[in-house]
Amino acid sequence: MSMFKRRKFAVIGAGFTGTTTAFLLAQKEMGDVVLVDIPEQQNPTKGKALDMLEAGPVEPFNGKVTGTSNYEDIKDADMVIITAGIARKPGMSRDDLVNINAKIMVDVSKEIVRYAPDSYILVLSNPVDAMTYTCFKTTGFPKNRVIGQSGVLDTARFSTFVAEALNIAVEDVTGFVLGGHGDSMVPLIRYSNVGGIPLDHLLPQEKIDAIVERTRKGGGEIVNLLGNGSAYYAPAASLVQMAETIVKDKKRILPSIAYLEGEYGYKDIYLGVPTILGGNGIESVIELPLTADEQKQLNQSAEDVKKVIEILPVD
Ligand SMILES: NC(=O)c1ccc[n+]([C@@H]2O[C@H](COP(=O)([O-])OP(=O)(O)OC[C@H]3O[C@@H](n4cnc5c(N)ncnc54)[C@H](O)[C@@H]3O)[C@@H](O)[C@H]2O)c1
Ligand SMILES: O=C(O)C[C@H](O)C(=O)O
Repeated sequence: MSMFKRRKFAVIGAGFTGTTTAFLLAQKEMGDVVLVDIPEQQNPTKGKALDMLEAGPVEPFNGKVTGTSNYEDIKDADMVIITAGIARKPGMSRDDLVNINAKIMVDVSKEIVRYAPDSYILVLSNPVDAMTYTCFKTTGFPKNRVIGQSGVLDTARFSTFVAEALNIAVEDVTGFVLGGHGDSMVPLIRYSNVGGIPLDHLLPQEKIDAIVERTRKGGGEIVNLLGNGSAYYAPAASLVQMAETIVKDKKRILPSIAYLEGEYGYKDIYLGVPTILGGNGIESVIELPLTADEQKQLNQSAEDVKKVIEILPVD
């Protein structure tokens, strides 16, 4: 018996985002990974996991990667990442997925309570603000342990477009996106900079406006190009950045979908806000002063999330 144990990650949903996430976790030697999908997908899930494992000697990385449809295999996972559910197709909004995905989220959350009651949960399934709320209400876990992913991805898209427009390195761009993961999300230009230089010193307003609009519709741009599914490389990279920040207790300031109890004027809602992520999950929500116009945009985004939360099959 070793003194130190490898971490255990469970990735629920072995589709595009789940497998990409599992592979990144394995490549980074973050711990052992258990991929879970429905019984009808048991063999393909085992096959995907075995294929990843066999990349180990080449990359190289160590660590187990296994596939299963038996939730018992997630027993005592330190972190569970939920990507289970359907993805949208061209012409659909993320909210159109709510009825099917809410049922899946309730089922998955109950299994997590049963087998991994001490785990930290990252939620990706859409509509993600409402799905994170569903997971929180169903598990009854404390709010710091149920976290949704949207802002890391939305900010990454924003930063990609800014770096492209200025022909500069992506890591020098600090973007900032608040609110729900929908077309009314709020990219905050006042808090965005390139190498410490405010964005509006470097780009004309109409270019900034075009980048904001492209960021808001960034998910849809990929959906339209793919034709039958949605983005998975950048979403998986975003999940893994959040996972790494938590398990290494890095205490980075990253946007998370967090449960609000008065912050930014909202209660009993999950919404994208800047947070400190560390060994305790969401360690705090950072409240920033907003201008009247920014608050108005955030209110619109929060209203859009509330409308979806109101129709959820949870109390
Ligand atoms: N929050 C974000 O930023 C973000 C980004 C990308 C994708 N998403 C969302 O993530 C979800 C997954 O996307 P994808 O591209 O991986 O889809 P996908 O169709 O490739 O994979 C989903 C997988 O979930 C599985 N599944 C369904 N019910 C399950 C259950 N009860 N238990 C376990 N697995 C189950 C399916 O069999 C499938 O393999 C979608 O809802 C998508 O909209 C969110
Ligand atoms: O756009 C989608 O439906 C998937 C995801 O939320 C994304 O932003 O890529």
